[in-house]
Amino acid sequence: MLSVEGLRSKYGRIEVLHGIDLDVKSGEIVSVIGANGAGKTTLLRCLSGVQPASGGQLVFRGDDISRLPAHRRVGLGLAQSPEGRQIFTNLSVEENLRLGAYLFADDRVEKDMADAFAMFPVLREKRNLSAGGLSGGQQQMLAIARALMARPTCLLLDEPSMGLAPILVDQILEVVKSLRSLDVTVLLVEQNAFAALSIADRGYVMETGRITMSGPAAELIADPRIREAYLGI
Ligand SMILES: Nc1ncnc2c1ncn2[C@@H]1O[C@H](COP(=O)(O)OP(=O)(O)OP(=O)(O)O)[C@@H](O)[C@H]1O
Repeated sequence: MLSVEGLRSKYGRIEVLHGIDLDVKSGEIVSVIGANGAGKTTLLRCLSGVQPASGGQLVFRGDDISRLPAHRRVGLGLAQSPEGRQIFTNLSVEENLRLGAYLFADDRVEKDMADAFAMFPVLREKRNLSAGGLSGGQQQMLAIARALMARPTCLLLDEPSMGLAPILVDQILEVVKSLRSLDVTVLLVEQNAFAALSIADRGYVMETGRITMSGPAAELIADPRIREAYLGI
């Protein structure tokens, strides 16, 4: 579904992605784990098109998207739930969701909103309230729901567990797992390595802008190097 070859990216003159190779197959949940500053967010931003790549090729469902602007990538079915959630705090919950569907003006938008409320009932209760008043967990739910309003076939999820209590992390991960049944493929980046690998089919380890290990998630969880460096066990 998504193939990344030799992806490079820079901030100013400083290169922070040094040639990333990665692929995501249809129906998979793939997790990228790595420490703070490894380049995970930059990777997702390059995939969604909000950060320019300085080299490499991105192919999404057979189309070379390397040079497409972000909104065209969304139109092809690649949506992102960004780091820090980035919800519009001065808009209502419902308005945030409608912004996720900005590409569409058909009847399906209402159905998609009903589906989002079925997935996250608390958002229905708060649909007319300001999104800025939501708790951290609820804001994360809104960020995922807003991305789903774009009808993605592949969802890029940046650090959904950040700042959440363990019980909320579990709840969010259950939702991520359930996306499989909606035919949404997931590329998840996380510092919370155990959480990310425990729901993934495959995983990649990123260190200072490079992929240093990859494999089935169960094998990565069992690998002594991963256990010591990322799982603290
Ligand atoms: N806007 C920016 N300008 C300059 N350097 C940046 C910028 N954003 C990130 N960097 C640098 O790029 C490198 C990769 O950062 P990135 O945020 O992609 O890592 P990360 O793995 O997502 O970390 P985190 O989990 O903290 O978000 C780091 O060295 C970071 O300091």
